[in-house]
Amino acid sequence: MTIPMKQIKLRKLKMRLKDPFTTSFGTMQDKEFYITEAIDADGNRGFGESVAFTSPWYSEETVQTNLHVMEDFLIKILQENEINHPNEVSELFTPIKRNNMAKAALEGAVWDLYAKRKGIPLAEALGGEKQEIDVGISIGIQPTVNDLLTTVEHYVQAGYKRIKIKIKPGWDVDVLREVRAQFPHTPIMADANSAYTLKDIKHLQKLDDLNLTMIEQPLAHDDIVDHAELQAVMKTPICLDESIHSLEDTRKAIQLGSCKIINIKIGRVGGLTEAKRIHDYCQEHGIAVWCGGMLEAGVGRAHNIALTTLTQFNLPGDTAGSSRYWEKDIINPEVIVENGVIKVPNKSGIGYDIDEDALEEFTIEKKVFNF
Ligand SMILES: O=C(O)CCC(=O)C1=CC=C[C@@H](O)[C@@H]1C(=O)O
Ligand SMILES: [Mg+2]
Repeated sequence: MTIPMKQIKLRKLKMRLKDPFTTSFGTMQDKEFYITEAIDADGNRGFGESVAFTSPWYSEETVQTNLHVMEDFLIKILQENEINHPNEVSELFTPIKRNNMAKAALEGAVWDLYAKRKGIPLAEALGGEKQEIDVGISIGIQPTVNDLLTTVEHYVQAGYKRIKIKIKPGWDVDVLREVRAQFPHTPIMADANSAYTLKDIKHLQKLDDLNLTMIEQPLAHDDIVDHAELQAVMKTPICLDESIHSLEDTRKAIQLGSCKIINIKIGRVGGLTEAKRIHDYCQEHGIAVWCGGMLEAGVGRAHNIALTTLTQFNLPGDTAGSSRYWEKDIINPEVIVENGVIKVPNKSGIGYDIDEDALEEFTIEKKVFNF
């Protein structure tokens, strides 16, 4: 049955992270992003969240390009086409190249609206089965090794199922060796955000002694060839993040042997439909997957939780509790992590209510598009 869409609302929000987050590219603390809302003729409201940052350091998209692509291209496509199922949205968006985060922000709102119209949780609409999901935490580069050890201790005590540590040249093997010495049994992984090249092979091989669960995106953001060369000489599994934008990228990376694990981020791959396709393909090919994070507010967090209920998400993701990021989140209740586990909500759609006051408080711009 056609989804009778009546309106799309875009709200630009500005929220301040409790603590600055530092990667091999730099530091961020203020986060701007769009909350998208798809409203049907009966007044049902589906929500999505854009995950691009204000500068294009993680990928080429930004908050500003997300707005441009949504309002000048993608919303027009939604206005001009009937949609029966959210699976159709990514197909309709294919004439627009890349801009996956803009696409995912709108597609996510349509998925939530679809699930709410059916009265089922988004997780169920996606085919997810898990009632609980295991989560880890991603720790940014810290001022000193002692700060890092204290931070790791805090999250290990809080029960997170694995600790991801951001690395860069000069903050890598020695630092991780100290963390491993202090936490001999904790699942630990490293994320380089593409800070190395094949010239660093010998140095990266030293990580093999540290029993890391994986190393994420050691080489260039657009590479799968050099990663295959590196994986061939490293015991530690390589996980690809930045290099994977689609099922096609996934197929090629697996065929080349570029990685043993894939970090699926809904925004990076253009939405839930493509994320599920990648999940299914990895399941058929015995490749482990987990759900990455983009420092999302509650709506994006809820989408990540729903996706992670699919069974091949067999490694803890980066979806930590709301309080790790925000003084106040925009959903009710906030996402709570207990002993490294999130209980999947069983209400319809994304499963969390929007905190309308918080949404209003953080909104700095609104745009409405009628159908
Ligand atoms: O807690 C989260 O949402 C994950 C944080 C995180 O590790 C990342 C967020 C955004 C960009 C990157 O630096 C990074 C990642 O590469 O996975
Ligand atoms: Mg990463």
